[in-house]
Amino acid sequence: MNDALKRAAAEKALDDVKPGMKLGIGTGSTADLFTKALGAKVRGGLDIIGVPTSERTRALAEKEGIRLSTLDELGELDLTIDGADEIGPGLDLIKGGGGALLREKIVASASRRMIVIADGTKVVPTLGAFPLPIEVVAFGLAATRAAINTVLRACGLDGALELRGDADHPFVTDGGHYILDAHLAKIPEPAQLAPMLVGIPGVVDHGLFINLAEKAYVAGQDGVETLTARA
Ligand SMILES: O=C[C@H](O)[C@H](O)[C@H](O)COP(=O)(O)O
Repeated sequence: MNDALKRAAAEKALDDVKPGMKLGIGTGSTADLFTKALGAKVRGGLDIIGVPTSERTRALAEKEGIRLSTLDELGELDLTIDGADEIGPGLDLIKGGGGALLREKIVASASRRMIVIADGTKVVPTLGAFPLPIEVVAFGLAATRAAINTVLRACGLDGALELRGDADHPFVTDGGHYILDAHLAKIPEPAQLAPMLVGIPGVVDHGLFINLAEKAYVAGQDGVETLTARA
């Protein structure tokens, strides 16, 4: 539906990719368009080395002929380019709609810079209309769910915690975990909630990306706008 806009944002981000870079490559439909555009550049002679944020992105990048490595081999990356489910004030993000939030956050955190690519529908005044993905270990799921509900209430939040997939066949992440999608409607203080969630035994990570993105390329009908974290 928004493919032309997603593509415009993805292609704009190519300007930030310089020869020799160690590059984190995101996951999702927008990141896929970036990966394909990057593949064309690589086949044209651009020399970069990438770290994929999911097995899905790994498969696509390999197909595109992009040279890949791992964080363990490369250490700090120069730049990560990734999509988002919501972009809020200060470029706080919700990510993980495709289930890749854990590797995405590890890769973005290990990068000097993160740039988000998105169409304009992703920009929101307050995060939370998109259900917040919370990655949890399978063991003790009921106890973890109860502890998450306690934290949500302590933050003045409420809403259903829905196991992604179904009870018989839950969605399983690349790390072998489950995802609980928290339907909160609004998260007015994401920086307050984020550390409380990761403090819960059984929670592996969550889709709130706080203070990670440096800028966002957001495509609308009038072109691609650049948002910065301090705007
Ligand atoms: O787990 C998936 C990622 O966080 C994606 O970057 C996010 O869901 C945005 O995906 P899309 O570009 O398909 O909207």
